[in-house]
Amino acid sequence: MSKRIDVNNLDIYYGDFHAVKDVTMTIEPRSVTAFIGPSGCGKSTFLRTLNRMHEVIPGARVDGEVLIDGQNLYGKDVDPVDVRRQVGMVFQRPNPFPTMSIKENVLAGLRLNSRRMSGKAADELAEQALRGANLWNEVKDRLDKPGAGLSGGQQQRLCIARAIAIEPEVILMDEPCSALDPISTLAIEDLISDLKTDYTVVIVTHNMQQAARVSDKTGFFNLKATGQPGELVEYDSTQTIFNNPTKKATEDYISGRFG
Ligand SMILES: Nc1ncnc2c1ncn2[C@@H]1O[C@H](COP(=O)(O)OP(=O)(O)OP(=O)(O)O)[C@@H](O)[C@H]1O
Repeated sequence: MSKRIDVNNLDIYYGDFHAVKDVTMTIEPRSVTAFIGPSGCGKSTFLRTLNRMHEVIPGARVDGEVLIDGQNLYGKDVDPVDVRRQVGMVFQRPNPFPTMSIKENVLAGLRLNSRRMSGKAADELAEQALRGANLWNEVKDRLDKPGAGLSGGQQQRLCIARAIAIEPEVILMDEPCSALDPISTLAIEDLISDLKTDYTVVIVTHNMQQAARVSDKTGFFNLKATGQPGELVEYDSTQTIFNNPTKKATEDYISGRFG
């Protein structure tokens, strides 16, 4: 259930604006990879190209390749809906469907993919996904209550359960803790570490301690000046990036000298 991602010479545009320049990197399966860097350097933009969410913005496009276990996501015959089934995404703000129950929320992605299943199979799958998201014990007695009635941290785990339920290969997370309190943040961080047993996890975070705590590899993005494209400056094991980076810009950023 976990796949490798190879990005080759990826350039990303919003219309005429060149947002991210020439990224080449390999993201290992069964690992957590974090992207850090100052605001506007293109971390979220780059993340969204890994499941073709970027192109839903009018005028947005990419040049280059993103291969998942060797298959180019941007190949001619590839259906973006299929890509998004393989590569799930969790957003900054928990976004459960407010009128749906907890269980319906977990199963919502499957229903969108029009998978049919019996009531029993649906119950089992909902339980499995909620267990996978470390939420089962907190909600098992109120599965038919609205998802919007959960705390922010629980809602974020519900969104992770919804992402897991469709059995993706890769889970992308765009600042998944930025709207959460410290206790909920720790719960999500623990969960991220658990998820890598089964999935390839890629996370964008502003919180460098978080990147250091949860990730195996870290990519530092930066931009030379406003209006210039963002670039992947350095990509290495998290330990190396935080303790012994090769590039001065990385060292300046992680030591808080800018950004
Ligand atoms: N929908 C859009 N249309 C046009 N330009 C955009 C769009 N979204 C982002 N950009 C631009 O692309 C560049 C990269 O933005 P992006 O949000 O990817 O950066 P980021 O590193 O994730 O920033 P932050 O840390 O503040 O979230 C910025 O210059 C931004 O203004």
